[in-house]
Amino acid sequence: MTVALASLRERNREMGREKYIPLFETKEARGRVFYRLFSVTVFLGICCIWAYRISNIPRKGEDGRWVWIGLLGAELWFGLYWVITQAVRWKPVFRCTFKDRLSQRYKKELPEVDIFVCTANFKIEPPIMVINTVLSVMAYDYSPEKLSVYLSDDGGSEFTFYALLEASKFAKHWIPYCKKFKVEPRSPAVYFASKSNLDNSHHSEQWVAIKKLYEEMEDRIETAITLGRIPEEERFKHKGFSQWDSYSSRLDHDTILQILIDGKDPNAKDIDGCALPTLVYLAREKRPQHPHHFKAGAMNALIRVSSMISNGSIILNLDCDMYSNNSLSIQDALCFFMDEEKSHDIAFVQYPQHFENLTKNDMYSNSLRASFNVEFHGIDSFGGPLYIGTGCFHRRDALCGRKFTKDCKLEWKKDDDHKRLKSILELEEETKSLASCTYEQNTQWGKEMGLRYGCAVEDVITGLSIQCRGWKSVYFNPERKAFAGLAPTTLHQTLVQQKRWAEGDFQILFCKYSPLWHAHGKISLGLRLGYCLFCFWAPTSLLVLYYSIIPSLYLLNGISLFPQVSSPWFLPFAYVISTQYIYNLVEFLWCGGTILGWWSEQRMWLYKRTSSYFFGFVDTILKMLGFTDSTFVITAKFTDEDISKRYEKEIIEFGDSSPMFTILATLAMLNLFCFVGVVNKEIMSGNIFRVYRTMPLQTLLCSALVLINMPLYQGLFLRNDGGKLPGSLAFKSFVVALLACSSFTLLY
Ligand SMILES: O=c1ccn([C@@H]2O[C@H](COP(=O)(O)OP(=O)(O)O[C@H]3O[C@H](CO)[C@@H](O)[C@H](O)[C@H]3O)[C@@H](O)[C@H]2O)c(=O)[nH]1
Ligand SMILES: [Mn+2]
Repeated sequence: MTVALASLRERNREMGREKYIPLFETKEARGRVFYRLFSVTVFLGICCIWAYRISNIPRKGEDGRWVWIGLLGAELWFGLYWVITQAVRWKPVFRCTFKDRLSQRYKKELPEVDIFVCTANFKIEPPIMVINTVLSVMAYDYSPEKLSVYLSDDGGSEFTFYALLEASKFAKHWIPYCKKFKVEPRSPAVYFASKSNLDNSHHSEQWVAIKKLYEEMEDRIETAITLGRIPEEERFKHKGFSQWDSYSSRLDHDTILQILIDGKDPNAKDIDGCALPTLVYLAREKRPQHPHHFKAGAMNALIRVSSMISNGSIILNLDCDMYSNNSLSIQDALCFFMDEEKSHDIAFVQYPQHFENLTKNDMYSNSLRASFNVEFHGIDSFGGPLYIGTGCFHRRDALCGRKFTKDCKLEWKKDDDHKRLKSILELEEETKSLASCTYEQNTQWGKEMGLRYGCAVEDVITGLSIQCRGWKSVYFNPERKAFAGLAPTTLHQTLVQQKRWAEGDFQILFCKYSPLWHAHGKISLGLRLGYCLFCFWAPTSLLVLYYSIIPSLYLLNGISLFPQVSSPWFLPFAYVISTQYIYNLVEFLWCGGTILGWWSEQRMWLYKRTSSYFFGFVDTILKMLGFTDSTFVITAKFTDEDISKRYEKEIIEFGDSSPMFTILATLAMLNLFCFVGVVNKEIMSGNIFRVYRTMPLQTLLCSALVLINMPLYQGLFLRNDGGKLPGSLAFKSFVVALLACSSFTLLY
């Protein structure tokens, strides 16, 4: 009897041990039924609009046949694109993690994590910002023995190296300080800037001391940059600088590799005697005759170099402006990689991008609110979000091209002996060759291994190819933001960044994994639509241009292209337009935006499509025909004082003349002329409200375009600060728009 009982107890205990407790959970949003019903009614409305267009096409030989067909094309496209926006709103999912279970289950047996930070130009990306990012991740609440931080410097700048060298010394004070006082966030600049930290005064003495150390370091770095040279004694003290002896330019130099802190060295200790994370500086070899493939090339060099030094099985990729805002994010990410039942097919965990330099109404609409709070959650339910280049944890094997199979459990060395067999010098020398220009010749790097080359959004295309190899990804959007970075602060910068994205996403349509064709059968239909949401940006521009020119010109000439108020066809237009704008506004406010912010977003919606996406489209075509080459215009991470003052005040910064502004200004002028022309005509005829009845939608469209362009007219004619549009551009756009309007009126 007792024997039986004991064995029963034994069995229960065993079962208890075997009982699976998940490390993360995925929840579906509730109440979607109502949304779906609503969405069906809108779809019926869209079908009616299509029916109206098709059934009213002017016959052959009749006036306006082609214009009508153009509108039909635009409305078909907008309608189909709308279907895509619904797909990514159909079934949003939300993730949560159980970090305590992770630490209980694995205790000290967690995998090694390699963190890659990329920088490319010390003038555009100040070294002090770069090392703040580096310090914030070195101070992660994670065993330092298992943490390695790599900085890739595509600028190959001595100043960035010098800053990193300084950071490696400051880290010895900073990391123990962070751990002792549970500092958040762990970017020193951000931490010191938030004064509230002084409140609990029991450590105010240490606060003052560490702040002083930081400021002194900052001072040394800034002085070196202003003077344009590194202090002689520093140069003399550290052998790393000698690697610049053979350096001729940013685009022509040997590999520069320096292990600044070797975590495996028993002497590498912080001031409390605890181990430090490994810290490595890398400027891969550059030669003018070898393409360097921008960030993708840098990442691939880092993947190889790190495989010799630490070979962590998890890789975190960060842009140099994205500091860690939560010291426990690694544990969160690991919950997705280490769950016994659900993790084996997860290749990467993407966090949203969060920007800390946005103004209240986010006038350039940089926060990408809808994408990160709505669309990415929806895409996550179809197999996982896109990889967006920063704030993303990868499994090394998946990133290196491994195909998914059933036995792809994450593997890592559990008992690291913390010893190196080679001397650090030998290791550095051997590793250097992995970052040479010729290493990748005749290999699969950039094709099937690592990040993909030849696309302006190396990140998105790489994520897609990983998913096409059978892997899934996870979108994790926790309450406390894991990373915070910098968004562009002028209109031009935003438009240029958007152009790069539109161009890159459009290129993906023609690649080996095109979500339109080749991805069929490899990833779900929903995910393919999710990619199309972004890949269709560029071609959409043509139809938006059409829609913002043609109806206004026809309005000026008194030709109606839409149903009158009295027609029953007016209803579907009214229903679709009003519900979509109301829904859009509600969603925007729900995501934490303001009403003015929404209005700015409408403006940016138009500006991106009529300039960035259009140029992205044209450039992609030119590239495919072989006329131009790829470039990567880096987004500036700081601005001069005047500009940032206007930015704070939310005054749109135009500044330079640029072909993008020429288009925007010409469109704005054209609509203004049409609007003024019509109002003038109606006043003359003595019945100003007639046009609202006969051509309600064209009038609405034209006046909305004028209204949304108000800041642009100010920039053209009323402002005289440095952020206005140049006079020559005002003249050009005025003349072109006037010519367009008058020749259209005369010729028609
Ligand atoms: O030749 C280059 C060019 C850029 N970078 C780095 O790439 C990152 C992103 O550049 P940035 O100018 O800040 O571009 P963003 O538009 O802000 O970046 C978004 O879009 C890019 C793709 O277009 C992705 O690579 C980024 O990860 C993603 O955050 C920065 O850390 C750069 O230092 C390099 O390392 N080498
Ligand atoms: Mn950036």
